[in-house]
Amino acid sequence: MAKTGKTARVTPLMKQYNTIKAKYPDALLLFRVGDFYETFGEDAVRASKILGIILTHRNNGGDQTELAGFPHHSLNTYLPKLVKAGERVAICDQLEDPKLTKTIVKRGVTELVTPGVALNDDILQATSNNFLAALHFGPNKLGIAFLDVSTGEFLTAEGQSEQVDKLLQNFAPKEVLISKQHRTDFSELFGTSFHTFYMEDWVFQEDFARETLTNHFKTSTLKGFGVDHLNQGIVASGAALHYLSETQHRRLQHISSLKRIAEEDHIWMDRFTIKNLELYHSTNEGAVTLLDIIDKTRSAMGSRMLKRWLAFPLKNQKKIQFRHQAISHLLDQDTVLAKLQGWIKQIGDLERLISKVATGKVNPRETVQLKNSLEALVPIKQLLSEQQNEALKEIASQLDSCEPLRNRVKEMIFEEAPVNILKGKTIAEGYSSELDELRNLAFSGKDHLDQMLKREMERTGISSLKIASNNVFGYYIEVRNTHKDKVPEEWIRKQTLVSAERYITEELKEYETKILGAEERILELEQQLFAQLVVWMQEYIHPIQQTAQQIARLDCLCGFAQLAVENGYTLPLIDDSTSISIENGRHPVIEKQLPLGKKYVPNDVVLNRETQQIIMITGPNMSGKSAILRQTALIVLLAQMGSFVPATAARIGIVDKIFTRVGASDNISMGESTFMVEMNETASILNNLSERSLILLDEIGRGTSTYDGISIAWAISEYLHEHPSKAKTLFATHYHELNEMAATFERIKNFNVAVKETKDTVLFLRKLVEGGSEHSFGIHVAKMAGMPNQVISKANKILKKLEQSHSSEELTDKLQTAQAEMQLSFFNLDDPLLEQIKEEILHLDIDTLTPVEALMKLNEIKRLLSKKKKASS
Ligand SMILES: Nc1ncnc2c1ncn2[C@@H]1O[C@H](COP(=O)(O)OP(=O)(O)OP(=O)(O)O)[C@@H](O)[C@H]1O
Repeated sequence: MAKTGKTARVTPLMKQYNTIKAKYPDALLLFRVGDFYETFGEDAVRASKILGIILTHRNNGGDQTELAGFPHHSLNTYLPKLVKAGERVAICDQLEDPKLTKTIVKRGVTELVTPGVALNDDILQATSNNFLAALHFGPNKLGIAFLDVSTGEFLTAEGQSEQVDKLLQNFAPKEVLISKQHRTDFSELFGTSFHTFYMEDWVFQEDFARETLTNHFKTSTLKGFGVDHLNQGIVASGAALHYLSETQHRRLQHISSLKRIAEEDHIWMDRFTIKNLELYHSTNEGAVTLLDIIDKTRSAMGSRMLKRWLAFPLKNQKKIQFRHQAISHLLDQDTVLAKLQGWIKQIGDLERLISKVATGKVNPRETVQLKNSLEALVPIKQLLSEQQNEALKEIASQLDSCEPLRNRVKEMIFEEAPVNILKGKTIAEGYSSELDELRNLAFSGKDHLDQMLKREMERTGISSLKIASNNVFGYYIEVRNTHKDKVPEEWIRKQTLVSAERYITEELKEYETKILGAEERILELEQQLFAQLVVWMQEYIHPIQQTAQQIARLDCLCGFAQLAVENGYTLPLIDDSTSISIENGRHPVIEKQLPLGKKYVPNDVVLNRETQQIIMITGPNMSGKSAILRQTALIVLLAQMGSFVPATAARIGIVDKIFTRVGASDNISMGESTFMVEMNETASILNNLSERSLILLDEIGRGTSTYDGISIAWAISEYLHEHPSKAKTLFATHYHELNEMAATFERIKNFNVAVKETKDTVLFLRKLVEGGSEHSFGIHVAKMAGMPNQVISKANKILKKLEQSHSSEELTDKLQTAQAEMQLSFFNLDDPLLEQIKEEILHLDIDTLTPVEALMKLNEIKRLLSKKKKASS
């Protein structure tokens, strides 16, 4: 805030503000004053900018302070805007009734809303989790925790930065907590795209974390959760939970367990692979992702679960087949599928509704929603239990429609209950006799007054009496002047009009106070009864959470069935072999994007460890090489997620890791040369191979000169071929020189994406056929892209010349000679630079060096030498 001025002149209100603000220096403080939330100083400047509200100035102890505020009832409109803009918002409320205090009203922060800790529907996205992550840098491992306070999910894992990186990608946390001392480590490892918050270092201590967790779960150890051995994960989890209490979230019964993320049960994909395959994000804004295509879920819970299924495809054959069988069954019983989807659509977000019950933030209308959602489960459970399918029966057995809860809500809450309890009409009639009487009094006043009027008319004999009310006198009896003399003595005259007089009576006065009191009492009683209901409902947190999970699962399975029908997907066969065989496979995303009238050309792909381990795919630019690579990975992924696949038939031997690398991928932000990045990425694959890995290499080696590129691509392919894992690989390349490898290496096979060449153009057939290709057609593509003719014909001439002077044999010869020459001249020279190179080589540990690392080293040496050459010439 602006200068606070001399403290002596600061008003008591501002003094209170300053004390509270000092406790939340990094939050934007919304300070409740009367009916307004006010912001001051810097906070006001930011709030007015984000919310578009007026910024004013006020005198604060002699200094000017900025001020901006909004009415308290608009909190739900303004709060999400602040949080979405990345602000941490501290809500400071009046903690006592201003009417009941003579001094300054007590205030305190009741909630700190941050991007990772939000329960407000306007901040949350229905179909995505809102994870808070905490990351702990352990001595030799990282520990990570993910916590969604809106659903109660709490997960942890440990690993090296690669694993954590992948998890951060998958869970996409809205906020990441890190200890202050590791501020820079985090951005160095994981970039700057995450919203981070730095906590005091002491929070990240094992003892403290264990205590925080066991206190919360009310257990003596963490053994029951199967996470006891994850020391680093526990530290991270403790920090996440501690952050919730720091942000004033104390009612957290719905966070009832801490689960380990069992990565070994799922296909391993690293960050590059998730990105390259465009599973749920695309580098091109607005582009369609796999998730967009396959998400046919009808509920927010299902949609959130599908994201999880996509991030963690299964490796367990039985579990996969369980899903496949359920889908097959649903496809056979299409009326069952339609009914289930219809009912699922009617179910609200059970997970988030019950979390609101736990945190005490549920409103009356939401309790009715919860009841109606549970009611929709009844026919689902019935229908599922009648099905001859194990998976569906299992889901049925775990659905609990919580009858007592439904009955109680039905009995207690009006079907049309309001969002805001203060609007009244929440508690149903017949539930509380006291409430009914009060309501009678307050709302059936007309009858009461009519009776009183009748009585008074009979008593006084005045036939034209009238009872009415106004703001000044409240209720009164009006007597026309003609009957003035019949007015009883005890009536008190309040007003004289031209032709009438108005009186009040003792009975009328009493009645009035009773009505006013009744209205107040009704609100009080409604709040009290509702609060009791919410506490009572907390018994149902666990069954509702479990039911929500099962509905999400069912929703995903129904979605997959619909996906299969709509797009002609078929059931893949899953076995424990190490082969993959796909007939007429299609790319699930590209096939939906083709212009009208164009049909996707399906392709067969067979890969195995015995005869066809590496497929070298050559073909011109734009011919469809990348599409074949990616569709193979996507078909495997879909199959192991439990979905049907875009192919006429597919047999998939369980895959445990998928790696994809795209050459020359742009990674300038990391500050490394493109080529280095490409090599680093590739090196990490070569160090992690397994017999069940599927590797896709797209134009690896493109990021450097032709000679380097071919050498590296060759060396990598050779390494993969010779590696004991015999990992299945698809290698798309421009370098038709690589086709020569098939002659020497028995499990490398050449294929090309067929094109039809006419005199001056190329027709893409998009068909993968056996055999290599002669040249790379790049110039044809340039022509198609509209390059001027002049440029094209010049390029053609240069190409011819180059082809004459660089035949493949010549190229190989040259590489060999170059290497031999380098070795010779190398050790004869005695120069500081060469000395440095010599030292480096002597210190290399050949036993641990991978071929790619060796090539990288060679490349580095070559660079140094060429620098040297330039300098001397
Ligand atoms: N099988 C197919 N059927 C129909 N269209 C296809 C098929 N495969 C690819 N395409 C279309 O061709 C375009 C180019 O395909 P792709 O990116 O796979 O080519 P590429 O050979 O990898 O090209 P480059 O070498 O330039 O990366 C795709 O975006 C798609 O529109």
